[in-house]
Amino acid sequence: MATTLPDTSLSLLERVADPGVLRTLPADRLPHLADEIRRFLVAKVCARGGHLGPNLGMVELTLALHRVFESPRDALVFDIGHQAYVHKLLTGRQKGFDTLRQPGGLSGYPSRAESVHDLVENSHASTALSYADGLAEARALAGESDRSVVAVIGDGALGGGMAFEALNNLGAAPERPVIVVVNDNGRSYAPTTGALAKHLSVLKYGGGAEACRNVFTDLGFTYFGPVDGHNTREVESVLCRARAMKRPVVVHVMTVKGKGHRPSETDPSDCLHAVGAIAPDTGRPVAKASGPSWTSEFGHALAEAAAAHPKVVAVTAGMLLPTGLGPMKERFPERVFDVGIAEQHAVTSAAGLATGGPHPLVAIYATFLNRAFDQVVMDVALHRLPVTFVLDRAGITGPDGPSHHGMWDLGLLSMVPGLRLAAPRDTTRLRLLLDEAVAWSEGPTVLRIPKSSAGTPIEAVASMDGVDVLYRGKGRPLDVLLVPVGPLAQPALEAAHVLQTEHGIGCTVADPRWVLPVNPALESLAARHRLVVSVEDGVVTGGVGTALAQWCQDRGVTTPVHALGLPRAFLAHGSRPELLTQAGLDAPGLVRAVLNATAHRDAGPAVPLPAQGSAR
Ligand SMILES: Cc1ncc(C[n+]2csc(CCOP(=O)(O)OP(=O)(O)O)c2C)c(N)n1
Ligand SMILES: CC(=O)[C@@H](O)[C@H](O)COP(=O)(O)O
Ligand SMILES: [Mg+2]
Repeated sequence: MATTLPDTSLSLLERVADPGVLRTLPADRLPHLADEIRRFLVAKVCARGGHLGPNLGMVELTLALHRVFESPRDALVFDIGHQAYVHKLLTGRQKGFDTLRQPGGLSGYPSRAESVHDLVENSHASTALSYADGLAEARALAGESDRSVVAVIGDGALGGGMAFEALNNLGAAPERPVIVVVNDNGRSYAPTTGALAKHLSVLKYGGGAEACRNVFTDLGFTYFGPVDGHNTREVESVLCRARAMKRPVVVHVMTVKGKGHRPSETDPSDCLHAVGAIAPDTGRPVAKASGPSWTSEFGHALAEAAAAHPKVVAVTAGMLLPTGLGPMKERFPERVFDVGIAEQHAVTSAAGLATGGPHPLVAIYATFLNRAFDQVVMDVALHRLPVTFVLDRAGITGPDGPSHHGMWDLGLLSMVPGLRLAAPRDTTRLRLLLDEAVAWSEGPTVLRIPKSSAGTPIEAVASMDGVDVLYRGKGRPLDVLLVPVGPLAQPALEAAHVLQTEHGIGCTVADPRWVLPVNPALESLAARHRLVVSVEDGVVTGGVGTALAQWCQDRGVTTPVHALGLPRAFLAHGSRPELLTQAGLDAPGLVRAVLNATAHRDAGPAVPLPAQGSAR
């Protein structure tokens, strides 16, 4: 490992090729290095997108971490990991930084495949302290307690339940010298909320442990703080003291989200937390959006639904604006509850709300509902409570990679008794289904929407008991029944057209809208076709297609069901369209799948569909 500064023709940052070199840098060069890193981050992230605000706040803190601790011998665990860009720059990934979050490029989060310095790839919040506790236990068992374990967690993530569970264990183990660095910038997306945020603020302004109650010392930690997180030497000195304690320590570091970049520092909604390509001087998006997003369409629809249904209230887990609750918050502020990054609490408090009379709507990213699955099953569904979940970012999301794709909800929720799940194919159906969901009082309902622009309405040509027939092939219309879930209706229609015109295969495209449990009307439709092909933007294992196959099998419908969806795999980051294409879920992929499935099948005589009903 290099330990001296190489070629002076390079910039200082380029010369800091690895943490060993950084540790030899004279302290008086650190401000210059920090400045170079900030300029590098602004240039690169503004050009291609990423987490700008969080990483600008982490520059000096990360420099200090890598100067005091010797990664990878010492462990640095970043919570969520969206704030680990500086860590990446200091561990040999400056050259590849232009590929950040690009297909085949650097991940936007730590990645074990990229570096021995990276430990936690999961971007779900509040896990770092638990990882650290386990790692410290492993070090103790190996007789290596002299190898430091450091968890870096934001003040937002610190409010998550797992973090408290870990604090409870870490504080009770004086022999396990875990160092918890709280990066307190006063924000999650929005300013942090709740009693913990208030307590951190008292510690921040109340003069540290000496002057007031301190939850960390009460739990058994040594507390150092508040520390100026933009003074590398001060942070270094405190981290050295923390390491020397050889016991559980909390280091409370004060930083500014977006530090050094005025558009980030002053952005009212989220300090340019996560951006696409933006103009560096204004922070405004470079490209014009291709149309309203599903999220914004949902937000407006919800405000209207809330006006029509006074019992409707909304719950968010620290992501009010990203889940589209802005319009409802504006119109009905007293009916919107933000519980912080606490999905399990969000779901069960919604169960409490429903028990007390309101109809709660929990707005949450599909991937983050994983964390509250037990709460959905046991606190909501077991009691048949009328809670509506709107899962944003359902299906492939794209640049945030494997722990952000919302690909598990269909498989998980297909098992929940009494739960009904709808997937709107367009915003017209979104409004209709949202109204149906908030009017349903017999148990939980779920709507799932993707991370994409909302597209144009797709009208039905017929309707049968809640199933919208979107396309009826000519000639032999009963070869294939295509059952797309939600917005995949569009590629399904394109595929049906190609199959008809280029291959003479007649397809019916049917959208059940409520996709779980299986709509019984699909049974008679399936019986009238030679093959059923379901298409879902979710893991195919246990999803809608397998539920439909099971339904047909249980009722003696012998039409084979070919379920298309995402593989039971962790999918790398990329662009949503590209990843859907790779999964074969675009029109050409569907055509190929149908041709392969029908290649050996005898296409017998067609049986006419029942007379057309009214389209919705
Ligand atoms: C379980 C979970 N819920 C929500 C999110 C979305 N999310 C990503 S970063 C973030 C804010 C984190 O705030 P903080 O921990 O204070 O870090 P900062 O961005 O301020 O550095 C949220 C809510 C997540 N990653 N994981
Ligand atoms: C790290 C994290 O969980 C979020 O910041 C996420 O990157 C945001 O995703 P969207 O851009 O889809 O809102
Ligand atoms: Mg924060």
